[in-house]
Amino acid sequence: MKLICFECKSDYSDKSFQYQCHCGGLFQVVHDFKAVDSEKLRRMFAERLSQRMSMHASGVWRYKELIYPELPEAFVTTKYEGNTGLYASESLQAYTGVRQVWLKAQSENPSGSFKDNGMTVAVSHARSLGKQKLACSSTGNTSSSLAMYAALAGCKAYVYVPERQVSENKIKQTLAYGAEIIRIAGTYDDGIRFLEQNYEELGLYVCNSINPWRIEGQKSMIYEAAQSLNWKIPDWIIVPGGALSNAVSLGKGLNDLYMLGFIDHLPKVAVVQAEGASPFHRMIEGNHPTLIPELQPQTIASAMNIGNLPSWRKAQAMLSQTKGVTVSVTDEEILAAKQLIDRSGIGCEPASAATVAGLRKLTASLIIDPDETALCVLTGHILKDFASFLDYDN
Ligand SMILES: Cc1ncc(COP(=O)(O)O)c(C=O)c1O
Ligand SMILES: N[C@@H](CCOP(=O)(O)O)C(=O)O
Repeated sequence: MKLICFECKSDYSDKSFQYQCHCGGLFQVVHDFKAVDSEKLRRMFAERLSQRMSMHASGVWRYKELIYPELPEAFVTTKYEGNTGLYASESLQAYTGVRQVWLKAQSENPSGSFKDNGMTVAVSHARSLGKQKLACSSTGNTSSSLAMYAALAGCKAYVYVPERQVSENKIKQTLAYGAEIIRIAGTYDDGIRFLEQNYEELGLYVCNSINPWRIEGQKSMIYEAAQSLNWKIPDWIIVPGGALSNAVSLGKGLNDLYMLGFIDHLPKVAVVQAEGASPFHRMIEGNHPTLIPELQPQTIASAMNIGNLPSWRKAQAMLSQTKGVTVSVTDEEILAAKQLIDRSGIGCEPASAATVAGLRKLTASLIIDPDETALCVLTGHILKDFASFLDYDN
């Protein structure tokens, strides 16, 4: 296992842990799967499904051999995260227009969002380095997840949260777990820049998705979904696009499954952004060579109020590898999809509903064929963000 710069490929495995290479690139964990016996792993992963209250009962640590094989078990900080539901829904099938649609409810994680899959690994890594002060910039879900795992690990969490345009439910949840909250006048993007520049001086271990261990944990989402479907992968996987950790970790997980022979082809990926916060979609659609940050991101899906996405290069590489696409949806389209997801009994927060809205739009424009199958990732719990409730039709 190595830690390599995604841009210039410099090897940082033997250096002290940091977030950016001298060239400005982010890091990536690179595994050597040559010696891995895929058949043996497949059997082991199936056996672990019946375990209870052991580390391997976690939907992340069940796959430890593919995520962080070298980590001594004593450092693992787990709340048996993952193990989230995969639902087929007839009403959403009709709404999105594809032959079959599954919803992967990452909202069922212990802190109520997909972040837990990555945070359990980042916090376990931090403990292995003896770090006590853990930090993040957040619109509320990363902070809730970090605060929960930091409390479990006996560490202190420091979270930088925008003063405006965040769900106060998430901030209260973060506070309740005992984190220290620093409200900032800017956005998530300002918080990330601050941490990038000051983490060393402040002695902070940063748990945002610029941390490659977050990505290693989050890739387990697609391992778990593929295992539930007996390793038959749908034609399309649809993820929301904010800071792009879903997109990047999905690409990495798919690549692992393909290289190990667990799946026989790579599915196509669609990244859905909210129209008011869609710099990545605009870059891909306009064929621009670099990301032009959105200085004032604005969407009712407050979790995606992000304009300067640190991981855009990794996400761009994932899209070309999977022959994927991007799309943007309006707040109205997000809310219409959310109402249907909620009324189907599954439920989610607005940012998650962007996936279903995006799938509907891509099917209507025939980019996705009605005869294809799709899996939409629902990222956050229905109780996380009430911004949209009052607008429901009856
Ligand atoms: C509930 C929810 N959905 C979607 C997103 C966007 O996902 P990503 O940042 O991985 O692109 C976020 C924030 O990151 C979120 O909290
Ligand atoms: N919606 C996110 C934004 C943070 O993204 P991250 O991938 O850097 O953790 C949040 O919940 O804060």
